[in-house]
Amino acid sequence: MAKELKPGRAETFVLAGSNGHNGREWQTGLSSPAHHPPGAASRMARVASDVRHKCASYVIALRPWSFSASLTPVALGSALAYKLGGSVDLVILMVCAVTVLVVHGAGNLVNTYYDFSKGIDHKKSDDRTLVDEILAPQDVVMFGALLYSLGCLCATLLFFLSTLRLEHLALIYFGGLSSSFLYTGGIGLKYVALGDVVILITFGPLAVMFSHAVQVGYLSVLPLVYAVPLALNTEAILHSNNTRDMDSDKQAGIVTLAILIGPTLSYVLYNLLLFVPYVLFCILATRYTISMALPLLTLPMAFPLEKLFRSRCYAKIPQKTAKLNLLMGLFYVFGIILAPPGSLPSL
Ligand SMILES: CC(C)=CCC/C(C)=C/CC/C(C)=C/CC/C(C)=C/COP(=O)(O)OP(=O)(O)O
Ligand SMILES: Cc1cc(O)c2ccccc2c1O
Repeated sequence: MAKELKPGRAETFVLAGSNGHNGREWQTGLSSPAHHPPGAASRMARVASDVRHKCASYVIALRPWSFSASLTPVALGSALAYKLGGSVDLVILMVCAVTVLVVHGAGNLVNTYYDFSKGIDHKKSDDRTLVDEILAPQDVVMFGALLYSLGCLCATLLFFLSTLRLEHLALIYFGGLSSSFLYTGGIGLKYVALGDVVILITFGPLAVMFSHAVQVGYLSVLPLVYAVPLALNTEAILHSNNTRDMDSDKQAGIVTLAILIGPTLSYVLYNLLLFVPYVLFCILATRYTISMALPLLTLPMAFPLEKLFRSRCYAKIPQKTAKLNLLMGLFYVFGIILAPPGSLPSL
């Protein structure tokens, strides 16, 4: 496997630290018996460091910086269930969070695999898991399959924990699972400018409705409405990502919304995605309850992002927008939890 020939820094460091050698001997396998006594302890240390490095590679491949995008809708759906339904089951909340996280992670791996096999990811890409041979393609496939299986196991567990009807649970769960796969796998919705719609729906209404439904035991349209500000902000992450990758995506022959509308309109769209949620929070705070003003505390983080986008310094914008997304989502959730009883809009 590629990794065994090209160890990362962690392995080199462990070997250098424990044996006083540089990583080259490890890379080429030329170490002499005098320097690496064939004892069980040294073999164990080598295996342990190898396992540690492999685990780190799998974590990196998941791109955990993006996980706020799936955790905040779960928190939002549960907060709505608590506030408007009266209670929240912490075990269901945990299992639901793992389910959504695992399906999101699997979607990221499918994305890594297909972007690499279609030649879209390259040396300068954000996602270099396969380009830099951090993992082999079959590792990514196996890991993705494992995560989808784990997701199905969690969904089965949710069926037993929640009073939600099987057909409703299956509808939302497999809706999420198929979106996560079809984003880049199969027909590859991302490659035909439909990625933005997928992200808006899955990370917004679908995930919020899922976490709300497993708590209260029925489907409701209310979470769909509450999901709007968060979904817009999450789409801002993807849109900044696609604007950054516009030239390389064009070269690879795929079409994204950012390519279709060009840099100037992309800037306008990014601003709408970034600032419309704040307008919605202002309306909620003034018409319903002041606790809905809490997400406005993240406004100072939004202005520098607008400036970066305007100056076309796209490199760090997706990660920075994801940070903003996490904070805005958390403040939104706190705002809902702290709202006086009966003050929130309900149907
Ligand atoms: C409701 C349930 C049960 C689950 C929903 C779980 C979710 C949120 C699934 C969504 C999975 C999904 C669509 C993942 C794709 C993630 C994504 C946007 C990857 C980035 O794609 P690129 O645009 O290629 O970005 P890079 O250039 O960084 O690779
Ligand atoms: C890797 C990755 C990259 C992104 O730009 C995302 C944007 C929105 C939601 C999820 C995303 C993601 O998982």
